Amino acid sequence: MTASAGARFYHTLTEHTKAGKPLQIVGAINAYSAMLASQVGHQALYLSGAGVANASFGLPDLGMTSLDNVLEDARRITDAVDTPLLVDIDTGFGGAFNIAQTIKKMEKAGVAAVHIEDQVAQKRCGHRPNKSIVSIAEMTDRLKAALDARTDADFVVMARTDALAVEGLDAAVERAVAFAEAGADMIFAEALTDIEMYRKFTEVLDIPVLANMTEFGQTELYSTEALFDVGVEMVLYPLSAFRAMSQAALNVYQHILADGSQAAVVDTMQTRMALYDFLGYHAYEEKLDTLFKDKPNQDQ
Ligand SMILES: C[C@](O)(C(=O)O)[C@H](CC(=O)O)C(=O)O
Ligand SMILES: [Mg+2]
Repeated sequence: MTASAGARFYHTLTEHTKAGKPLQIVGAINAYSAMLASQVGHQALYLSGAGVANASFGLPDLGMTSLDNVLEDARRITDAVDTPLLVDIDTGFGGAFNIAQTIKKMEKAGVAAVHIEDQVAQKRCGHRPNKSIVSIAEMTDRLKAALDARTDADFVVMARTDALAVEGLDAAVERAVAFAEAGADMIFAEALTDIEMYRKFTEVLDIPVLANMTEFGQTELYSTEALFDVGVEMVLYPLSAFRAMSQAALNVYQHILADGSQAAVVDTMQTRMALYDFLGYHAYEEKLDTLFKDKPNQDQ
C-alpha cells in the first residue's frame, strides 16, 4: 500500500463524485465489523466517538473518553483493513498541544481522516438538546493546531459545526465558511433538520460537505440520491450497524434466559462458516498445516 490512508480517502471520494454519487462512510465499531463492511464493498469506514464510548466503555457520548481510548479502537481497525477510516475526535481532546498530539497519533496509526467539532469540551451528542459551542476564533485555533500538526498533506482534517441548533442556519453556514478559510479540508454539517439546509452549505463552500444520517436523531434519513442533489459528497451512517448488532444481541440474551436455549434465535446468527470466511480462517489453518506438517503436535 503506497498511497497514504488520506490519499486513498481523497481518491475514493473523487471517484464517487465523478460517478455522480456521494461516498458512503459506514460506522465500524470494531475490527471485525470493519472487515465485514470492507468485504461487502464499502470504501470508507468510520469510528464513532459515541460508539467508542458506548460499546467499548459502556459510557454515554459526553466527552468522557480519552485520546488513547479512541486511538486504540482506531488502530485495531487500521490493523485489520486497508479501507480508509474517518475518526471522530470530538473536540480534539484538549488544548492546542493536545490537538496536535491527537493528529500526530491518528496519522501514525494509519487513520485517513478526523473530524473535530466546535462544541465546548463538555460536549454532547450532536442530536441532543442544550449543546454549547465555542467562538469561531476558538474553533479556528483548534483547526490551526490540527492542520499544523499533520505531516501528510493528504491527512484529512474535517471541521464539524454543531451551530445550527444553537445559533441557526445562517450562523452555522458562516462558521463553515470561516472554518474552510482557516484551512479545513471538509465540512461536517451536523444535525440539519431539512434537506434544503445542506444546499446552503454546499452552495457557498468549495470543499466537500458531509451529511450525518444517524438514526433516531434530528435529521431525516435521506437517500444518497437526494443528498447528492443538494450537493452533499459524503454520507455518514455512524452507528447503524452497532444499533442493529445491539438489538440482535439483546434478543439473543432474552431468548436464552426465557427459553432455556438459544434454539429459537440460531437462525438470526452468523454461522461459524461465514465468520471463518470473513476472517480468512482457513488460510491461517493451511499456513499452520504447511509450517508444521512434519511436526505433529508433540504434546499429544
Ligand atoms: C456522529 C456522532 O458524533 C458519533 O459519535 O457517532 C454522533 C452520532 C449519534 O449520536 O447518533 C453525533 O451525531 O453526535
Ligand atoms: Mg461523536
